[in-house]
Amino acid sequence: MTDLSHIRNFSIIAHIDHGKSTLADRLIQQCGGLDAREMREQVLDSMDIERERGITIKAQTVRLLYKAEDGRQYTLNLMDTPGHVDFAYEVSRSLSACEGSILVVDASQGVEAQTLANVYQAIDNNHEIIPVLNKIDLPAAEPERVKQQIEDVIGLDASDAVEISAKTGLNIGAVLEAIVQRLPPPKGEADTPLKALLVDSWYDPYLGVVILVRVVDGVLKVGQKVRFMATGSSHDVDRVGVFTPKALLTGELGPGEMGFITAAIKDITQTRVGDTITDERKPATEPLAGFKPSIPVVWCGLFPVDAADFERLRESLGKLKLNDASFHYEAETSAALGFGFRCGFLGLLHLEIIQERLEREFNLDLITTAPSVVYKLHMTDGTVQDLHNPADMPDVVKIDRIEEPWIKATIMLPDEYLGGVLQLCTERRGQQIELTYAGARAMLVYRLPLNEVVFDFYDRLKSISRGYASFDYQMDGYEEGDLVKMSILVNAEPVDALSMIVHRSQAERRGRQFCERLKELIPRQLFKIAVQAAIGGRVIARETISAMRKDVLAKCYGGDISRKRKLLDKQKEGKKRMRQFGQVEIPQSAFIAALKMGDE
Ligand SMILES: Nc1nc2c(ncn2[C@@H]2O[C@H](COP(=O)(O)OP(=O)(O)OP(=O)(O)O)[C@@H](O)[C@H]2O)c(=O)[nH]1
Repeated sequence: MTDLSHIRNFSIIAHIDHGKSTLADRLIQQCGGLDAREMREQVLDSMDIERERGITIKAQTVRLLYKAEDGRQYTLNLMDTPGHVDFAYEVSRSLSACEGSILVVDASQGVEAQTLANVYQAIDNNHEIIPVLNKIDLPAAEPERVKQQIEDVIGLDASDAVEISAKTGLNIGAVLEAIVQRLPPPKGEADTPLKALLVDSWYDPYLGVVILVRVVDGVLKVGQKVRFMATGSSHDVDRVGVFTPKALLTGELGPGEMGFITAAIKDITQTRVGDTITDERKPATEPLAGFKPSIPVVWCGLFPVDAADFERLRESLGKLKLNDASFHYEAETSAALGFGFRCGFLGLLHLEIIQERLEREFNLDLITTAPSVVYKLHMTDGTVQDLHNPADMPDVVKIDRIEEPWIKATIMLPDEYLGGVLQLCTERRGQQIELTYAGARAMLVYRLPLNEVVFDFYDRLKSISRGYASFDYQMDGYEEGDLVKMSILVNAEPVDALSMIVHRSQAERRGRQFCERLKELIPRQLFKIAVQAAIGGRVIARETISAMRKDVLAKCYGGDISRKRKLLDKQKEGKKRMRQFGQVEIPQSAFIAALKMGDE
């Protein structure tokens, strides 16, 4: 057990790509956690996708041993946090297990939207914050300007910010010294009943469920019988250790320490993040303040392209769920797409990552339906229903009013792109709250309906600002909206997978786009096909795919006119039949393309 005064628990917070993982690697390297051979780049990002996309998904923790300038050895527990807004709940859970944060800001870029979002969370958790300016090796680095910006925009004293290059390793020692000198040690009692925070858990095929803990009071030991206070289940602890980043068994964890335990738990649903772990025989009376559960805000349908893959999809979703409690799924059937699942995500990036993992790790070909947010339907009988699948929309006469989720978005961008971005926000029904400047960068705060953002807002923002705008949001309550269900009909048959909830003011534009697009995507057939967008029984847009004229006369040279007429009549008859009974064959590729359709 380490003396509390020699422990520092901290996390690194940053906007995406400002160099958080690179700095973590340097700190691990400097403290000798791994030798050069083991020191792959970005050791903390364990999943392949994370490595490739360069984003950190699962929070991880690493124990470092650091011999400080005062000659004493300190235990530094580093919690890695994901930078993206979709994983904000993971950020907040890791922050609540630490006393301080290192705020990394790219000195060539400055403060960005996620820098702000993360720093506010750290402040909410009463963190001591050490500003660090990274990438000062770049010719474009302007440390003085960025320091000023940190003071102006965040209101944090940046006069003693540490200037580093995580890439070259410059000044990493100064960061370690700042951690020891400026961050407070944890508080806690060894002799009181055990209280440990369940920070994270994941399923390991060999060890079962691995639980990441932060001990607040008492001691957690191998052989102890522990109780999870929220779920009420009891387990025998069989391993206790820390990550260095390699797993190292220590047998016990004292107050202020972070590490992992295993207890032969097979089912991850028993380990609720934010739960308090206590001693079964000598339990604590009060649990620790836990975390808010993460609630999915974006839903979409996932269907296998090949129906035979359905069972495999079910198994794969089950496996993913083992390691990602924030992801939800339930079975769904669609007339157009067959058997599949309705899945809930924390945001669009989360959706994309799960979809990619399914396709890559489990080798599945998938169709994703248009993402939808969760609407609150106030029914005329006084009940309230959550709607996350447009196909389940009840009869409108039974609905009194519909509420949709809004967000408060912060967008930071160079001011030359301001005009285009303002226009985009207005088109998406945004309400401007604030427009301020820090140097040549504008900071925009907007309220926007989430439903206008899930579609392709982020892509549009990036293209309008040539990649220079940064974006972050938080949920900002529900509000009544004039929302309608728009159906897409192909030869008068509604195609369930293509229906969506839209604001009435946007319906016509969206409907027209969809019809035009489908007209291009559905191949011509022997009969005429109508593609319509409709609200209730009213058609708001229509396109016609003309029939392919099979040349029945081709083989009939010369001959008498009556014979030709007979053939043509027969053809007409056949066409009629097709139109009457026949089902339009819409190729799967047309669905996929229509669903991927952006908002041009
Ligand atoms: N020139 C220079 N590049 C750096 C420095 N630190 C990091 N980079 C580069 O910046 C990019 C982003 O670094 P990461 O460490 O992946 O950033 P991150 O903040 O961890 O990103 P996420 O994990 O996605 O949140 C990488 O290409 C790094 O090589 C630095 O000090 N100088």
